[in-house]
Amino acid sequence: MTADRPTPDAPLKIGTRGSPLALAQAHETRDRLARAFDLDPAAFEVVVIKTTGDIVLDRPLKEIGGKGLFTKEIEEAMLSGAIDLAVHSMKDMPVEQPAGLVLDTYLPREDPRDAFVSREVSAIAELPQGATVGSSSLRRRAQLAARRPDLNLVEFRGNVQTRMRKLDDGVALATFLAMAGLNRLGMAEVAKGAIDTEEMLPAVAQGAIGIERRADDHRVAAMLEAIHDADTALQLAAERAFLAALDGSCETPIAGLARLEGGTLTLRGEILRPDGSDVLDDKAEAPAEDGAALGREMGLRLLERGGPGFFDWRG
Ligand SMILES: NCc1[nH]cc(CCC(=O)O)c1CC(=O)O
Repeated sequence: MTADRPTPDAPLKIGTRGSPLALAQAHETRDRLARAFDLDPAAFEVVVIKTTGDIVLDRPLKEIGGKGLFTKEIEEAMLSGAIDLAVHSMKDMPVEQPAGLVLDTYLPREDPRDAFVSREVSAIAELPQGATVGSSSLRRRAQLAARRPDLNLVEFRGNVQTRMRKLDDGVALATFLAMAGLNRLGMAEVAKGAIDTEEMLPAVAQGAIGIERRADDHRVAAMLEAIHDADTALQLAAERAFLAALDGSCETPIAGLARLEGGTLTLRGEILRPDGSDVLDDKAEAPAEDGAALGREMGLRLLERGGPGFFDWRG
């Protein structure tokens, strides 16, 4: 490591999307690396890369379709050597990476819960009959439709400011965001509160940041070891195996959250029909090192229980 430490003249290039949250996540990664190796932050260069998901803003993501909407261009930049590592919200990451790339470094996970965001109302239970709420997330829409079929759901995308403006314009009475994103942006005050995971189970990997690298880049691999969070990795092994068994992505109505306590992983999983007319859930535990089997078996169990037809919505 000491032989080829990055320097301001030969910086390590950190690729990221340009959204405020993506930039905050890239800066967190840079600061953790700089601290771990006692390096000048100028020994890192944050390189902003536009992805399809950033360019197409007028349609719900599920309509644009395809996996890796926020990752393809970044992964190409890494394979070509234009950047050395890439910082991602693990919630948005496909369960498999392109050949030549590895994604196995995680920063300590932020709050995995969803946030209830409204100017006027304090919680889901306080929403009046028939209230309009905004969300473009298939999972959140299905969960809301299941618990509150009276609500009127409208599409809602954009960064936090855009969404708050829509609330002020009366487009909806409330919306939902990840607590993790709000915390990392220092904007938690727009949330009325975090939603209990018994009420709304979060997306797989919500709140976790992953760092991707070239498989043959041993210098970067050695550096990333210093900032890796092993507990987050154990949780994500279970959650992502669950998602993989269902062949899902962040744009399918699937929820899953693992908790780690005293060497035991407890995984909760949920699959829904998009209209909320059917919800299947499961909970199971296993030793911490068996997360992948725990997740995979739960996914297969739910597939079996759902039967053919349950996944008609799957593309
Ligand atoms: N799909 C968009 C996305 N991807 C990651 C986050 C938030 C940060 C995180 O969950 O790690 C968000 C926005 C949101 O759901 O509020």
